[in-house]
Amino acid sequence: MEKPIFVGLLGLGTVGSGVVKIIENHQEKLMHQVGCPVKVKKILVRDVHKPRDVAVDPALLTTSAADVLDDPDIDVIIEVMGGVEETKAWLLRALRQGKHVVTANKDLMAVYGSELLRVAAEHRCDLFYEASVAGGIPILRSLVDGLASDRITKLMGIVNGTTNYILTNMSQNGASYEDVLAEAQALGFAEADPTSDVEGLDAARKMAILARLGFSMDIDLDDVQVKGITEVTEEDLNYGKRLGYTMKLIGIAQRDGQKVEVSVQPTFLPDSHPLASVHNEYNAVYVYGEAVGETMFYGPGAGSLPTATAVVSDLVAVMKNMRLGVNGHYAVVPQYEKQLKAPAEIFSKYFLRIHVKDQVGAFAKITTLFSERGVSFEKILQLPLKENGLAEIVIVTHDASQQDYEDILQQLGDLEIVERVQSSYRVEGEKR
Ligand SMILES: NC(=O)C1=CN([C@@H]2O[C@H](COP(=O)(O)OP(=O)(O)OC[C@H]3O[C@@H](n4cnc5c(N)ncnc54)[C@H](OP(=O)(O)O)[C@@H]3O)[C@@H](O)[C@H]2O)C=CC1
Ligand SMILES: N[C@@H](CC=O)C(=O)O
Ligand code: NA
Repeated sequence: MEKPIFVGLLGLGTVGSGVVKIIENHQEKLMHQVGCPVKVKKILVRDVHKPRDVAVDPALLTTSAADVLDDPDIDVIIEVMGGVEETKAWLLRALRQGKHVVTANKDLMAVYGSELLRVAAEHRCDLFYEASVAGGIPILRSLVDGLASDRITKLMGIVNGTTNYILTNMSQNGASYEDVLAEAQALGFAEADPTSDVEGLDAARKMAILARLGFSMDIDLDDVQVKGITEVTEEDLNYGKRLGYTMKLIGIAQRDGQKVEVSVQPTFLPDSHPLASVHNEYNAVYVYGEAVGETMFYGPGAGSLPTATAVVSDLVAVMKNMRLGVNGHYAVVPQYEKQLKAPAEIFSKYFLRIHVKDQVGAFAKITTLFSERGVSFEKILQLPLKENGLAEIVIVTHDASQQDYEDILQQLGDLEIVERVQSSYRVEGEKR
């Protein structure tokens, strides 16, 4: 029997337990693919006495990172613990000792991905991170390998399972935001601190990683405009339904010429759009390439076994490279200088809900603000409100630049007849 490949695990939570199960349950298939057994040698946890979702030999557990990182028998480190600064230091330590790394950590890869990949390449090590974006969907490999010959111009995705689970259940079952968030946490989809899910940061990290690979530019997390779902109300979802829209937290990365925009925000999509029917913790990434045209990748974006599938598939890729002696050649050096669009170069339709004083001429004042900037309306609803003397106006615009739209919003707020701007969302996915 060939010498086994030894794996060290950092973390045995939702994803780590799934990794152990897949390595055990699919051992025969793994052996067939790589020609030797795969063994987990050591597992770092915070508390060795905690009850686990998977049965492991207690002797494998340790609370000392050195037991895993510095074990000379361990060939591959699988990092499924989360965290950024300390985790980065540990992975650098592993890479510098010639250990390959597989990680599910988008927080880390969105910020330090370029540096870690450079160090990995210097030490002829693989560093794979498929699970970090859209869980079980093999989207990173599809961009890097499957679409290698094409020029990607648009990536649009639902890349956070927790928020999709929340929006689906609020919209379809009338559930409360707090209740569904608690469910998503119990099911293991949410991050340790779910603020990063609901405020859009988790999706922004994934979009930065996707845009970097898709456009071959050094896109940083700071380049992503971010808005989460915490202000989305039941009223907004109901208006969306009346207008034939579904609300999703959408990441958009778009290239026009050499310039790009990357954002994450709650967005109305026409009900007929393929992303509108992606529900619960499922994710989907729509990719447009100049030659291939439209493609869409769909699957579970979070959860134990789906995410672990991506992790263990990365492990298989490392092991195949080990057998061929070709590790450390995967880091993609960006081909293009980063050029971000200015707000005047970003175009979209917008949904706007405002409360105005129900007075003669109020509507004319509002339309004037829009027409002065050449922004026209596609849909308008006006309804009296129970609140005395107020009316609710809902507008869907035709295409407007972000700059014009933001100027209009500011001036609307200054109008005496406008009581409040209640909500405002991008509208995407309609034929232009
Ligand atoms: N959950 C999901 O669906 C997905 C998660 N991810 C990413 O995968 C990673 C892991 O997520 P998940 O499994 O949900 O997280 P969990 O919180 O369920 O598990 C984290 C594990 O890491 C251990 N751990 C954390 N910090 C330390 C530390 N400083 N020292 C020692 N052990 C530590 C914990 O030990 P103990 O058990 O003793 O507390 C636990 O076993 C994160 O980066 C996350 O963003 C990516 C895609 C999907
Ligand atoms: N918290 C994340 C987990 C996967 O990355 C999500 O909800 O998508
Ligand atoms: Na993935």
